[in-house]
Parts: sequence; structure tokens; C-alpha cells
Amino acid sequence: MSSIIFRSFSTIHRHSLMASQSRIHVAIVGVGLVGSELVNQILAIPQQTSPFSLISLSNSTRTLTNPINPGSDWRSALAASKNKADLGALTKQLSDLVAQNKRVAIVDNTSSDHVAALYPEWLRNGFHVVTPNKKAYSGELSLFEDILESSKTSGGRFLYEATVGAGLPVINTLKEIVASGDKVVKIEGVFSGTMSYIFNEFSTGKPDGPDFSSVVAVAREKGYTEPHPADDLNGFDVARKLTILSRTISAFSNSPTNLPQLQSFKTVQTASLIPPALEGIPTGDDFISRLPEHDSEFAKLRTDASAEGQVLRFVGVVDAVNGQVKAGLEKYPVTHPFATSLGGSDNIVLFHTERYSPRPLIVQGAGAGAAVTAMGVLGDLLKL
Ligand SMILES: NC(=O)C1=CN([C@@H]2O[C@H](COP(=O)(O)OP(=O)(O)OC[C@H]3O[C@@H](n4cnc5c(N)ncnc54)[C@H](OP(=O)(O)O)[C@@H]3O)[C@@H](O)[C@H]2O)C=CC1
Ligand SMILES: N[C@@H](CC=O)C(=O)O
Ligand code: NA
Repeated sequence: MSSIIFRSFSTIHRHSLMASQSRIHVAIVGVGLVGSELVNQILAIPQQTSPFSLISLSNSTRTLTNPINPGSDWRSALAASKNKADLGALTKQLSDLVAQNKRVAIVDNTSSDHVAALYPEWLRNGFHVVTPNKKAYSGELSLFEDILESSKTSGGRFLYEATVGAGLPVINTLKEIVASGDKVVKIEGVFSGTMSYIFNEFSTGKPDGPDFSSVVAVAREKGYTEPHPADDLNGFDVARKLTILSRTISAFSNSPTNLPQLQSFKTVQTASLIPPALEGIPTGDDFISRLPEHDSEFAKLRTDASAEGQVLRFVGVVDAVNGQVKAGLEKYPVTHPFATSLGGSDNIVLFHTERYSPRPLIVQGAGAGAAVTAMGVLGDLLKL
């Protein structure tokens, strides 16, 4: 009896020891809405079986470099940390771990261009990079190419599922479609959780309803918007997602496509919803407080659509046959699935491919919010 107890104890001990030795050392940069939810999701994995050691947390001013364990008050510890945020020092610390044959992943939960520009260096150092930040893969073509090349050379993986559709399996589905030899004809859908929420609430087919500015304010309170909500309303967030999809097709396909080589998301044909008088307002708070001045303009769009038996929806298209990538506000009949089947922050993505024809492969569900976005990031970490 005692030897059985001893054996099972030593087996558990051996497994935990093996798990702790091969654990991936995870450093998290950005612990705002998504980042703090990610920390909580990682710490909720039972310690004995967790494949992760959380070794560092940073926000824009401070870094915490002690191991972060379940039950710890990491927010207070980070706020009290004497270490200034220093991504150079963090890179050095993580490189030392790689030199000791430790596996390292760095997660960027910021929306910073500056942080995104560091991915090639991180990958070349042998770190895996996981992110919901769209800036790198939708920015300058040279950065995208540098990331691909650095990852290929070092074996460090770059995973970005949460950049499109938050936790929904959009990027992984697309990679498997093209890598398995299928050909994308067209991807279309509602790619913004914010725009989806706004128009699902604002435009239901009736001539009236809530004020536009009030639904935008609620979308922000629910954590769907970008740190600055204008980055959603100007269509840039959707343009970035379409750029990421378009580049993913080109990078993982076995055969050439007609898609243009986008120099950046700025070359996507995009219709902005920002009233000209509100262009360039520096803070999200100021933008939200000025938006009510333009409610009547949006109310007119809703009344006009309703008079035609239509609703307003902000959609995006990557047309791989005609080589077009575009985003804008469109009208759909009240009977169309974009009018009848979407609620909350739902995204819907229709993959029209040679195999999925004439009926597309459809992915649908919440496309924004901290819980589902952090899940998308954690899913990528688990793939490592
Ligand atoms: N919200 C959502 O539904 C979704 C979000 N995303 C993406 O997830 C990312 C995070 O979004 P969200 O959590 O809402 O954003 P937040 O603004 O809530 O959090 C951003 C975090 O990044 C930190 N940060 C900013 N710059 C730096 C820097 N240079 N170095 C270190 N830390 C920095 C901020 O620090 P501090 O607190 O000190 O300012 C903060 O902790 C964005 O890229 C967004 O596009 C993707 C899919 C869905
Ligand atoms: N602001 C974005 C967040 C997810 O990418 C959205 O609304 O979809
Ligand atoms: Na996703």
C-alpha cells in the first residue's frame, strides 16, 4: 500500500518536475484590458500541469520581473515595482534564458507601433512572439517581410490569431485552407466588433432608435473599441484586418493569387465614418464628447436605409480573384444574414474557396472584448 502511494507520489512529482523544466517562460508586455485578462487566464491553469512560467509583466511605465504565481496581487506588485519599463533590458533578460536552452515567448498586448517594430529582433533572438496587436502585420510591408524572414531563420514562431476576429478561429482556418492547397476566391464579412455592435444596435430596419453617439459610448465601455475609438470608426481597424488576411493568403499559399501586394493598410480602399470636423481629435474622451454634435447625420443614414427596407452594416472584402481589398458602410435587406443573424459584437467571416463552393465556410461569434481576445492569445501560446 505505502509503496503504491510512494510510486504515485513520485510519478506526480516527476511529471511536475518535467513540466516545470520544459515550461515556456512567458513575458507579457501590456497589461490593459486584454493583457490583464490574459494574466488571469494563464494563472487559472492548474500549476502542476501548466506549460507556462509567467516571468515578467510590463506596462508603459513599469516592469515586474519576479515570477508571477496564482493568488499573487500582481497589479499592486507591478504598480509598486521600482523597475522602469525597459524593453531593451527585457530583451537581454530573455536572451539569457534562450542561451540556457529555455523556451521563451513574449506577448505584446499593446497597440504600439514601437513595440511591434521589435518583433524581428525578438524572433531573431529565438523568442516566440504572440500578439493581438495588428500594427506589425498590417503596417509597412518591410516590417511584415522582416517578421516572416526572421521567424524562418530562427525557428521563433510568430502567432497572431487574435488580430482578426479576436478568439474566433479566423487566421488558423485561413492558414489551413491555403496551406492545404485550397484556393481562396473571396473572404467577406463583418470584421469589427465595435462596428458590429454599433450597427446591430443603431440600425435594425426601423426608421428610429438610439443616438449614434450613445451606442459608440457603450461599445467603448464594453471594451470593444481600440484605445482611441476613432481608430474603429475611421475604418482603419477593418483595413488592418483585411491587410492581415490578404498577406496571410500570400504568405501561406502554394500558388500565386491576384491579390495586390499591399504596401500598408493605408492602401486598402476604406470609407471612414468620422465626420470631417472630428478628424484628428487626440484623445478618445474628447472624441466621444464631441460625437453627439453629429447624431443627426447618422440618423439620416438610418432613416434612408429603413425607407428602402434595408439596414446599415460595415463590411470588408478580400477578393482574391479580382484583386480587390476594400471596407465600407453598406446597405443590406432586413432579411439578409448580416441583418438577422448578428448580435452584440459578433463578427462573421465567410470564406468562399474552390472547395467551399457554392456555400462558404462561415465563422461567427463575438469578435471583440477582453475575455475572447485573451482566449485567442492563450490559444496561440498553447500551440507552442
Ligand atoms: N479589446 C478588444 O476587443 C481587442 C483588442 N485587440 C488588440 O489588443 C491590444 C490591446 O488592447 P487593449 O487591452 O484593449 O488596450 P489597453 O489600452 O487597455 O492596454 C494597452 C496596454 O499596453 C501598455 N502599453 C502601451 N504602450 C506600451 C509600451 N510602449 N510598452 C509597454 N506597455 C505599453 C499600456 O500601459 P499603460 O497602462 O501604462 O498605458 C496598457 O497596459 C490592442 O492591440 C488591440 O488592438 C485585438 C482584438 C480585440
Ligand atoms: N476594436 C476592435 C477590437 C478587435 O480587434 C474591434 O472592434 O473589432
Ligand atoms: Na481570431
